[in-house]
Amino acid sequence: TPSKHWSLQDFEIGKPLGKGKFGRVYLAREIKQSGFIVALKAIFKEQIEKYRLHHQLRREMEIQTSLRHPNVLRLYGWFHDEERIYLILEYAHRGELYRELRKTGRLPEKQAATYIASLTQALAYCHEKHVIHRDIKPENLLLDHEGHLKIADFGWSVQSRSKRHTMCGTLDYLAPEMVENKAHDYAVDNWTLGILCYEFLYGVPPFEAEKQTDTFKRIMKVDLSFPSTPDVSAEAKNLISQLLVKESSIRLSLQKIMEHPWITKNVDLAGTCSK
Ligand SMILES: Cc1cc(Nc2nc(/C=C/c3ccccc3)nc3cc(N4CCN(C)CC4)ccc23)n[nH]1
Repeated sequence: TPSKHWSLQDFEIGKPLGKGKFGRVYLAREIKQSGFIVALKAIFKEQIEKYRLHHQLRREMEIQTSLRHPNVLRLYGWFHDEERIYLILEYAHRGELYRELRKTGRLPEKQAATYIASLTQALAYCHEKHVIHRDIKPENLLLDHEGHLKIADFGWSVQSRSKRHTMCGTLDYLAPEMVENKAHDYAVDNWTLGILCYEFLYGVPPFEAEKQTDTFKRIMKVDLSFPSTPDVSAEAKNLISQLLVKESSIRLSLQKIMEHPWITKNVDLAGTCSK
């Protein structure tokens, strides 16, 4: 409830779930009223001050609080004490998608298509709210108790009405216009859907290289090739090829992704929790 003023006393802190750059995320239970399980992200104020990230953190909080979509992790509220700011986040019971990806190596086409459809629907929702995520990568994707995908960590997202210029994230998922530090817009998220689709099916991102400079060159050249194994369907390769296009204006739109044969043929609609 937005009006309520939360404090640490309202929560029983459980196991640490993970350690981010600026603090830790803990399993927690709200003990005063609901017994509700949440994820509590504790961020050190001195880290925010040191890296001058107040505006970015404030933007992440405003954006994520305002977004309501089944595939976007909820931010229920926040509070602070002397040294830390706490974000009260939705708890995704099955953890990080990339751990599932590392465990299985790669995903069956139906599972990959279901995740891409969920991501596309979540991004369409974000884009109509003028939000570009810009940092969609497996580390930022969580799975809820039903295996539904949740986009987390809006740390790098921006409220965009004009073109953006800020550099961010690891290179593997960045569109050419971002790695070239050029003006970029919503279409960067479409590019990233192509990267993720490739990684879900082959187990590695398409432009992976030993050195970052080589990844940079491969992205700029759109040096895309499909290994002969695993044997991936022609439709999947067709969708990826229509997203990993250098000219951002001709990348397949989110609407067209939802209508693509690989999606319509493979998506298990129950898996996309589309209401
Ligand atoms: C914000 C949030 C996290 C979250 N849930 C989970 N986060 C993280 C790892 C989180 C993390 C955080 C910061 C940096 C790195 C990792 N790991 C998790 C691991 C989980 N399990 C339970 C299921 N097991 C199969 C694997 C381990 C469950 C939920 C997890 N819900 N909401």
